[in-house]
Amino acid sequence: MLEDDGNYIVKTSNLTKIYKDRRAVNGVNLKIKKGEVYGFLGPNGAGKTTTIKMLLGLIKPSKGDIKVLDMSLENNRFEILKNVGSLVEAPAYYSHLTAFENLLINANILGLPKERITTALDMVKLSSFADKPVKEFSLGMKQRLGIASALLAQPELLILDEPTNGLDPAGIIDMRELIRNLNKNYGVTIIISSHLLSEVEHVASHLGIIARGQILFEGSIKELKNIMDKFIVLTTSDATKTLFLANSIGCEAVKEDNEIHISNILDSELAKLIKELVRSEVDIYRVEERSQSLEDIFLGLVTGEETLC
Ligand SMILES: Nc1ncnc2c1ncn2[C@@H]1O[C@H](COP(=O)(O)OP(=O)(O)OP(=O)(O)O)[C@@H](O)[C@H]1O
Repeated sequence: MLEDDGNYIVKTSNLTKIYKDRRAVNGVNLKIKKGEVYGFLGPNGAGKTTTIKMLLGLIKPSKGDIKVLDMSLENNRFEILKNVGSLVEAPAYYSHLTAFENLLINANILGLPKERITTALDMVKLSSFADKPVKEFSLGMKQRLGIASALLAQPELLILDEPTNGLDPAGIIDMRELIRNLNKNYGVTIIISSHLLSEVEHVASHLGIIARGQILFEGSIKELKNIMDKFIVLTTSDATKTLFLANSIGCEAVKEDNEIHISNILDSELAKLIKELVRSEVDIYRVEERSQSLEDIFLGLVTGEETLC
């Protein structure tokens, strides 16, 4: 069956970049739909920046194809790139000039009307700082100004490479809100790379997890949560006895502090264990079902060889 490429704002096939004998990006197939906030997640050196630079036409793939906005990047560079805004590495400014003046330089280069500057500053919530010299800006404000510059051409797709690097917690929260706002209220599709799950899990609708140049998972956060392992946690008055009884009826149980964690337990086995605990006069304080955290899944993926796609 033929796939409907029209659904994807970015689609790569077997995207590969080889530096000498090193495959920095190795057979990557990304599928990113219009309207998504796509968290591109992976540890340092995983291949995020190399992939992003290929999507932006800044470096040439060794192999594979890139389609952006339904067009081949190779043959439609100009047409595509005028619809894509990006922030890769820290943006450079004339620090003695104001935010507005800095954006004016970029708007003039791109042949865009002045009004776009006001709109872009408004979108990143920097309107009240338009006339302040950039040298007085915090790092977070400079990043937002970089995003304003990327938004001048009113792109459909915004690609942000580790935009929270170096930001303090308040700056990270501001960035998260900005991304949500741009996506929800202005309809911009956003790809945001990060090496920290915590930075993207609250803002992304979809995730691509990359390690050692390969995609290990791609899908919605909901799909990732569906593969989480569930387990039962028992808290009782006697953890050692509970562990003994659980093992004696054949459960996969381990002791974690004062809790007993049991994986893959059937309802009938749990009922039997509870009866045994009552018979042995062990008080049961809590029986709860817990899931592996997203962080556990992410770490399991990027440190192991496991792949989910
Ligand atoms: N110009 C280059 N020449 C040789 N190797 C390179 C080059 N650029 C990147 N690499 C290597 O390719 C691999 C992927 O690097 P890349 O910068 O894409 O990773 P990343 O996921 O963005 O990591 P980080 O979060 O540290 O930036 C790394 O091993 C890196 O050393």
